Amino acid sequence: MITSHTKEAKLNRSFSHAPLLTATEMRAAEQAAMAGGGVTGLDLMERAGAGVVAAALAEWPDLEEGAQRAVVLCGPGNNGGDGFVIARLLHARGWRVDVFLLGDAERLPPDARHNFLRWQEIGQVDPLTDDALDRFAGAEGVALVVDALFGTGLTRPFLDLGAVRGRLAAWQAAAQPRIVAVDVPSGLCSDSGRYLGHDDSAALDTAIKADLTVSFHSAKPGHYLAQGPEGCGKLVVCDIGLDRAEAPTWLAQAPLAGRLSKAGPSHKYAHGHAVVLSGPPGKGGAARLAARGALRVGAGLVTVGCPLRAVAEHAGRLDAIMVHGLDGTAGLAEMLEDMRYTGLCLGPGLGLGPATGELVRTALAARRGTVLDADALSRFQRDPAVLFGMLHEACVLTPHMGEFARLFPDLAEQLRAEATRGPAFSKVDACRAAAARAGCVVLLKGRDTVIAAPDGQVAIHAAAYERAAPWLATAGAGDVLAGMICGLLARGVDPLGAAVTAAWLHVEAARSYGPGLIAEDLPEALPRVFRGMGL
Ligand SMILES: NC(=O)C1=CN([C@@H]2O[C@H](COP(=O)(O)OP(=O)(O)OC[C@H]3O[C@@H](n4cnc5c(N)ncnc54)[C@H](OP(=O)(O)O)[C@@H]3O)[C@@H](O)[C@H]2O)[C@@H](O)CC1
Ligand SMILES: [K+]
Repeated sequence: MITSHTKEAKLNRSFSHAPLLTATEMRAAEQAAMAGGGVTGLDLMERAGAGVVAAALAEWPDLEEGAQRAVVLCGPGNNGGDGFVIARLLHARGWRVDVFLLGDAERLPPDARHNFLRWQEIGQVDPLTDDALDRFAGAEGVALVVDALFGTGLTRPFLDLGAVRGRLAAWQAAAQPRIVAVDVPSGLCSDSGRYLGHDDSAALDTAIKADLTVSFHSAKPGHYLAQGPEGCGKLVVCDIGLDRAEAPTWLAQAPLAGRLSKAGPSHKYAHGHAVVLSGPPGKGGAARLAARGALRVGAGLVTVGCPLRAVAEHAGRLDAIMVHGLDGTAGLAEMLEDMRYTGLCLGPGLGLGPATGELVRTALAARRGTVLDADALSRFQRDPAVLFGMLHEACVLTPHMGEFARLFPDLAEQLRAEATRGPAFSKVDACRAAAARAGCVVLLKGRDTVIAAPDGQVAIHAAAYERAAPWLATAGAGDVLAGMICGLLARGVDPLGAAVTAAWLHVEAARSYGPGLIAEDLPEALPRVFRGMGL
């Protein structure tokens, strides 16, 4: 676990962020608090239960009106313990509450057992069987179902509970009670956002999906990765009084405005000079998109470097962006002798031929901040070790999942394999291992973009919940992202900071533009995003 003050300070300079705790880290935070003597497990469970009730009532104010009816499904661990607290607190508000237990009450862990016994002083607990669920699946007037079956302790698929899932799904469709999940929707692995025992693509058809998920202390990676956001519905994190914990995995949030400001020296060279390499004539659109991204993100100057025969095409399409005809790799090497070129971007539309490999080699030898994307990655599919041998710490790789699989086939295979045990192998695990192997920052694109540095720091940047940006799934959007990272590198931002900041701005630009967005619009939406940040 990274706890070094220096590392946190470095992150703090780049962007705001919130730690995301794995199940193991969450348990450690709880143990540390209890060992400190200031709090007991029962205190934490009580706060957790109260937090769920408060969040549900805040989300659905109509639940405050009159006596309501709830069904609470409790599991065999402390997630179930939270469920017994919730049942008691709802009962205290005058609700009618039916409680079901999956598993053996004698084997509940101590705090959960304590709350089970307290509930038994109030009402009965029925075993969670198919019959019991059938009795409720069509029941009138159930306003709220509390899913407290499994939380961070999910170790294996609960296939025997297919019946629960099926009935909840039917229930959701028919009677439409609100479903609030305690910590995570049961079956979802809180480290990976994957439903254990399911094919990832079909999991959401059969899984427990919540309308609201209430987690404790800090969000978990699984709330943002893979199926997490769809499974959770909406996410609320409630404070249960634990100290802020350090963690190597973070949720990327808004970049610090000061970081992007152009206040200070007004000379254009003070903000760096980005170079985007382009492929042959007719294939230059991707490079132009990247170049526009680099310019709008604030690089002082941007040049498209292209084969001599592509100069006319680019010159006809570009104004503020310069065009530099290159005579092969020798031309690039010569150009890069000028140290005023501070950031490079290779890949978009570059082509998969041998020339691309040579351009990458030459660019990396110049040791500038360098983004490698698209063809610059795929070109090394046959022997990724050749690429890894040339990379340096100022590089950022920006693969989508397909390109990632070409460079890191073993990691992609692990991610593709069905998740059968919790905690499951996650996109964070895969990206962290890839960054360590490559020796540079790796940004693995997706709705759940994961950005890993070789020292183990990982930022998740999720276009989910209130930051969903479905219009971003459009041709060329990735080229603009690569260009934006390049522009920030050119401006002197560190590779991790550049990747995280660009990922955030990219989604924000898409959100600010909205429906109908195409890749060309992304750079043009940046000024509005910057104004919104107070720049
Ligand atoms: N940490 C904190 O600070 C706080 C934690 N809090 C709450 O505690 C929750 C974590 O509790 P937890 O560790 O007891 O785990 P939980 O998810 O209840 O399940 C474990 C049980 O399920 C079993 N089991 C697993 N998979 C199974 C399967 N497929 N099918 C059947 N059984 C299966 C597993 O069995 P085992 O693997 O041991 O054989 C074990 O018996 C957390 O999510 C939060 O809600 C709050 O109170 C606030 C403070
Ligand atoms: K749960």
